[in-house]
Amino acid sequence: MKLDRVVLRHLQMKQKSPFSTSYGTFTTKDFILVEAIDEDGITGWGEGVAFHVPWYTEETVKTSWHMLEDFLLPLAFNSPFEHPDELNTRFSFIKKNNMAKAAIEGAVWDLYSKRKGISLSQALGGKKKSIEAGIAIGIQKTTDDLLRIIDKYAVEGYRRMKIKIKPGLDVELIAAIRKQFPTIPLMADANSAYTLADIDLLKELDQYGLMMIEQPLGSDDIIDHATLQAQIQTPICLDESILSIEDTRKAIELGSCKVINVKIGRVGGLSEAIKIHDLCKEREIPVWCGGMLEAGVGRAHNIAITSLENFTMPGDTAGSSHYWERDIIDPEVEVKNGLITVPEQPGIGYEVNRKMVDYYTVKARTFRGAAK
Ligand SMILES: O=C(O)CCC(=O)C1=CC=C[C@@H](O)[C@@H]1C(=O)O
Ligand SMILES: [Mg+2]
Repeated sequence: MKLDRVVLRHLQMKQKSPFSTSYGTFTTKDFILVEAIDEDGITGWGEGVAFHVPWYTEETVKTSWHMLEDFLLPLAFNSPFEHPDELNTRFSFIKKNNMAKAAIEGAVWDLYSKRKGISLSQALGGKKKSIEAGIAIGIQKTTDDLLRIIDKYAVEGYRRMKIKIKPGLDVELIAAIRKQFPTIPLMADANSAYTLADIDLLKELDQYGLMMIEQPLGSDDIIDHATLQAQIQTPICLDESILSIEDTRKAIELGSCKVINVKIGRVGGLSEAIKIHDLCKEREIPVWCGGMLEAGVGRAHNIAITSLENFTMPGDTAGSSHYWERDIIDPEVEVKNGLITVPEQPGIGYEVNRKMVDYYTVKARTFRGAAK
C-alpha cells in the first residue's frame, strides 16, 4: 500500500447540547478529518479526537495539525507498507501526540480493510455482530434535570449510564439517582477531580453499587489509584492514565484498576488499542470503548474496535442523533434497543457524506509525497 495524497480538514460541528465535565464545557466540536488516498485511488477515513482546548489531554486540533503536517504525514508518505501496524512502529520514535498519530493510522486501517474487501471490524479481529451502547451524560444544572435525562435514555434502551462527578457534586447526586433508579447500570467519571485526601468520600460511594468509578485521581497517576483501589470495593476504571500497552501492564501489575477505558486516540491508534485489548483479555481485565464526542468517522472506528470480544462492557457509543443535527456519514449511527449493528461492508462500513463534510469544513489542505 502506498499513499498518494492525504487531505486534512478542520471541521467544526455545533453540538445539540453542551457537554460539561469537572474541567469545563464543550458546546462545539472542532476536529481534524483525515482522508488518505492510495495510488489506486482508494480512500480511507480517520478522525482526530483532540479537542480545541487541552483540557482532557495536552493535545489540541492545532497541535495535531502541526504533528501531522510536519512529522507524521512525511513518515507515512516515506515508503510503502503492507499493514497499518507498520505506521505504529514508524511513529514510535515520536513522543506521545497519540491523537495525531491515531488520526492518520485510522485512515490507513480503513484503507487497508477496503483494499482487502473486508470490514474494519474483521480486519481488527472483531467477532461481534452487534455491540451494546452506553451513554455519557455531562454535568446538568439540577439533579432533577439529570434524573429526567437518565429516564429518557433508559427508555431508549441504553445499556449503561455514565454520569460526571466532581467535588461537591458526588455522593448526594448518586444517592438521588439510586433512589429513583435502584438497579440501573450506572457509573461515574471524575476526570481526575479528586486526590487521596478525599478517600473517605470515595469510600462512601461503595454503597451505591456503581459498575465502576472512572479516573477519580490524577490524570497521569497509577500509584495513588492502586492505594485507593485497595481500599474501595467499587472497581476503578482508568482513562487518562493509560496511553499505551506499557501503561496498561504497569497499572494491572500495581492493581491500580479493575477495568480499562480504551480510547483509540488516547492510546495512539487501533494497533495499540488491539494490543491493550489482548493483554487485558489475558489478565481478565474487562475493557470498553470510551468516546470523545466523535462525529461519524470516529464513531465508526469505535464501533469496529468494540466488536473485539474483551470489550465486554457498553462504551460511550451513543447514536449520531444524540450529538448532531446531521452527522457526516450515511447512514447515521443508530441505536436500537440499546444495540448498534456492526457494519459488514468493507472498511468503516459507512459512506462519508461529502456535502456535509464541506458544510462543516473551516480549513482544508491536500498533502502529497514530500508534504508541505
Ligand atoms: O463521547 C461521549 O459521548 C462522551 C464521552 C466522555 O465522557 C468524554 C468525552 C470527552 C472528554 C472526557 O471528559 C470524556 C471522558 O473523560 O471520558
Ligand atoms: Mg473519562
